[in-house]
Amino acid sequence: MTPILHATGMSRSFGGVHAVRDMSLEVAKGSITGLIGPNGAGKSTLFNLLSGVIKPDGGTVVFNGRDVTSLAPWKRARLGMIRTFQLAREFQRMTVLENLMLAPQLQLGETFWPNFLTPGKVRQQEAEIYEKACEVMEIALLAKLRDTYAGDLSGGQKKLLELARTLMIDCDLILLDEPGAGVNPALMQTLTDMIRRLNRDHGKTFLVVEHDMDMIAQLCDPVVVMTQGGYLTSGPFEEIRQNPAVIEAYLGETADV
Ligand SMILES: Nc1ncnc2c1ncn2[C@@H]1O[C@H](COP(=O)(O)OP(=O)(O)OP(=O)(O)O)[C@@H](O)[C@H]1O
Repeated sequence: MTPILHATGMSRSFGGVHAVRDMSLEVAKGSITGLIGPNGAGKSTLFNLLSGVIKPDGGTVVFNGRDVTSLAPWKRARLGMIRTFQLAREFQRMTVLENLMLAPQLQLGETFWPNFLTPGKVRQQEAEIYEKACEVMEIALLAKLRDTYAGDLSGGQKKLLELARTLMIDCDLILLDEPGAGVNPALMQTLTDMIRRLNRDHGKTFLVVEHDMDMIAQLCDPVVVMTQGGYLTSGPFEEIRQNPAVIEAYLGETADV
């Protein structure tokens, strides 16, 4: 399959620590690719490099055939590559609907509202965004919570909202950073089903960093394993969980592969 995302030779150090070294990764179009590894393996750093939040010391990131290595996160978002962000404090005081309506502006940068737009055009665009937000709330099972403050949502509902925000812009690839963290078992299934539905019915490709192995097992194929800042192996979950090198990498970890 054609890779939608192709990162090669990614490296990044902090002081003397090689958080990521010479790491390469391919995400096939249409896949839900998992990224796992023991604590400190470099997953978050790689995620930040892929989304453009931090700059690499070396390596390239190619998205949909285009070199995006030097592009800011919002420029990558414009091209269709988006990552979820934890809701910042100021957004906790906004309702679900308001959070969704603001998402395109925030993720696409200020130029989203061209200065030359007439008030009529702005109103029309707002109406379109409102309609889209209603549609997204239905997909994300958030319609009943539209007027609830984000700060009053449960951990799992916040994760649904974070994911829903990415749907407010046209995107092909969604980078999910620990979608299962702090989510109760009941909502975990809802979240897992939603990711699967977005993949199957809406054509979204996912790269998922997750510690919950049940979620990885249910959703991801292939699964890429990192250790000590680099690539260890990849393949179907059933295969990698029996790989002695993977088991050894996790030894001493509480995570049970
Ligand atoms: N901003 C930073 N400054 C200094 N060291 C850092 C920084 N970010 C990450 N590191 C170090 O880089 C290494 C990789 O960390 P990273 O958070 O990327 O791993 P991880 O696989 O995401 O871990 P976890 O599963 O625990 O979240 C660790 O040794 C970490 O201490």
